Amino acid sequence: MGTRTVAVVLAGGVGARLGAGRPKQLLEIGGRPILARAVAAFDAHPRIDEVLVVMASGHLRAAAAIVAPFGKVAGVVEGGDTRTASTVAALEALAGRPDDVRVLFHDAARPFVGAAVIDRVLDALDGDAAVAVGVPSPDTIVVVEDGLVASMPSRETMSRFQTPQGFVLGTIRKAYEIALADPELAATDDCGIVHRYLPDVPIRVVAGDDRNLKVTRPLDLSLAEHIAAEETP
Ligand SMILES: Nc1ccn([C@@H]2O[C@H](COP(=O)(O)OP(=O)(O)OP(=O)(O)O)[C@@H](O)[C@H]2O)c(=O)n1
Ligand SMILES: C[C@](O)(CO)[C@H](O)COP(=O)(O)O
Repeated sequence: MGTRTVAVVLAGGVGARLGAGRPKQLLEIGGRPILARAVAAFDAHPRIDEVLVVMASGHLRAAAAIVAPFGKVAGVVEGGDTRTASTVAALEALAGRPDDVRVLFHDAARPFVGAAVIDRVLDALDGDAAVAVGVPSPDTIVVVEDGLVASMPSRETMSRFQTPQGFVLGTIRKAYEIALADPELAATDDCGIVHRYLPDVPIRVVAGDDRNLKVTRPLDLSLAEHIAAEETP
């Protein structure tokens, strides 16, 4: 048997910015829960062996009911107070696995991840131990400090990160082991942990997809409904 590939779907958040009164991953887009859509993408992918769901505290039964139809889902575990803590919960659930396992961390809040994006991450993992998914920025991006522009990086060098982010398990484990000893630990994604705590590990960036949006604010729900309506039945 070859190296196993596990997809971790991070659904431990509460959706404060959306303000729906319950975690946004439980809301339906095009008649289907956001969580179901994210899990389905990995469950259906022939190169994914297993899916692990990390769910917000108090909503594990709801998540278990939603993912019950998916044969590759190996478990639903409780997340932490931050995305980083939820990744740590997933790593703890994978504690007995060998270092060469490949693990993909995906935001449950991105319901339209496609097979081509997943393939690009997996292909890149053949040569690199850490892989990110990025799309170009249509806007100019600047660094603002104290209300003033501090620097203006060239837009051509800028990338907006999406998920999944892929890793060789031993590498992301090591990065988090170091990170967890840092009292200043704060990160918005998993590649950020590798970049900061294992700076010698190159992080490959592969092309994402504009449809792979993250449902974050109320307008994103309208965009998501529009994307769902365009799907072929
Ligand atoms: N404690 C957390 C926080 C976030 N996430 C997950 O990380 C992804 C990206 O996070 P975000 O869009 O910020 O989701 P929420 O934390 O739910 O949103 P908000 O910050 O508005 O509360 C989501 O799929 C979310 O469920 C998680 O697993 N555990
Ligand atoms: C991981 C991520 O989706 C990459 O863009 C993003 O950093 C998540 O941020 P959030 O604040 O947890 O939504």
